[in-house]
Amino acid sequence: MNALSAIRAIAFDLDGTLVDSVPDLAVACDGALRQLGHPGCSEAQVRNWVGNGARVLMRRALASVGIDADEAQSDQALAAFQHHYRQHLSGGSRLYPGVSDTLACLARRGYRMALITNKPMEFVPDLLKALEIDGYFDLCLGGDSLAERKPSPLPLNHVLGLWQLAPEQMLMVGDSRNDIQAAAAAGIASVGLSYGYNYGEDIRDSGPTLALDHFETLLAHLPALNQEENTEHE
Ligand SMILES: O=C(O)COP(=O)(O)O
Ligand SMILES: [Mg+2]
Repeated sequence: MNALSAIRAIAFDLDGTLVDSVPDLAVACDGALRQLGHPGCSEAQVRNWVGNGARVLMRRALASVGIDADEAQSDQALAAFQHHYRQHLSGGSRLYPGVSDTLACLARRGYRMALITNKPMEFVPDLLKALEIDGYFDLCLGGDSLAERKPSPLPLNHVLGLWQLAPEQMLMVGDSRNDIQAAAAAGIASVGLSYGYNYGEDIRDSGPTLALDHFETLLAHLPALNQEENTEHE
């Protein structure tokens, strides 16, 4: 039997799963470091620092210039990052191949969809709008929306409770060990995508229910839930 046959709802990660956002994150991180009087950073470095939200991103950036940031330094670096990211939110960010069509198809097939990202929530609506995928998600949670973020299961449990779903009815789709660990802790299945940002590690090492190399391959594992879509292509 298909391991995902009971799935009715899907929670998607954002950075590294739906969108290659590192070009803009890197501009903002580089700008923040320089504003604070440090040498800048490269896109390749930022690719390995993404995953635990903007504050941790800037802590890793400061560590790269030899600073073990205290709370005040982290606050200052976060504010500088936010300032720069507001101005470079989407210009260099691109959806990965097949994302838009696949989301549209999953919506037609009757899946309920949520977005669960560690990105600060203030940036999420505008980025989704710029990428023209803002219409697909019934619920969006950012890294600062609840008391805990991924790898905590709290955001997933929040959606399960809100939508009155059993764990086997929900799927987490992400690119990072934080997504896979959050899913495992919530007792739900996960798909790990291999092309995103995972600290330079293979997503298969985190033990997702399923590992995929291309976003659109999801469609082969998630059949239509509704009669119309089942008969549409007969
Ligand atoms: O902003 C981050 O650090 C990661 O964001 P994500 O959870 O959408 O991958
Ligand atoms: Mg991600």
